[in-house]
Amino acid sequence: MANAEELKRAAAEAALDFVEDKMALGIGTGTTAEAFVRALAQRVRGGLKVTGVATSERTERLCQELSIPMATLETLPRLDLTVDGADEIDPGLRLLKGGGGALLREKIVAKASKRMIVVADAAKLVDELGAFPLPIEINGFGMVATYLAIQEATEALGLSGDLTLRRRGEEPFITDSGHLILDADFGRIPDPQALSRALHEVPGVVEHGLFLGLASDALVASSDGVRHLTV
Ligand SMILES: O=C(CO)[C@H](O)[C@H](O)COP(=O)(O)O
Repeated sequence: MANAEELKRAAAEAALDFVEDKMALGIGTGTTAEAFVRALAQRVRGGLKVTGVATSERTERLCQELSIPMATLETLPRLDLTVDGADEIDPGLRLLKGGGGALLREKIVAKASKRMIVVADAAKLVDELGAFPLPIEINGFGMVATYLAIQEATEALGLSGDLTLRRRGEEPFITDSGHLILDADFGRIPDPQALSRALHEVPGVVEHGLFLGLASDALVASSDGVRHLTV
């Protein structure tokens, strides 16, 4: 029986089959995305030519340490492919992301890509999104008012649950773009599209971790091998 690390590595390595020479690549955040970075670095050392755009400072640092040529979305605004992890994947390849706090940049990079492939172990597959707390990135200004507005908007959809300010130790967690994160413990989310719209209507909400209609493929590893799911 393979352990979680081995499964993440298997999924990440399978994504290399989709990487072609001279591609502009979005590179995700998290432990599975990092397994992809390490596998990619090996190919780059072997002569593969790609340019990466990182979805977080953490991924940027790792890519630079491993000598993967990097650019920014400002200089490379259209990408061929993004490879990223997820916290939950539903049967329609709708994702819940942001466990690592990189959801805003991850979503911008995914949207800038012709194709987004999710890499994950099979524990991330769910029938319905929401068991994992949904990260909501908010501006620090008026955060209590934003908190209350989110509560009101989501209660109107029949969703209730704690909204918890994410912390790193004693301090609030600050994203790479300088915002805060509320983790929303809604439980099952029957209509992710309606929730997405409602959250975007709240001033102060910068982004949320529902990735709808962005992923076209998922490479999901279990002890039976890596399955390729598509929409
Ligand atoms: O969305 C993310 C970071 O913001 C990650 O992709 C997600 O949390 C999965 O991480 P891991 O591969 O470590 O399980």
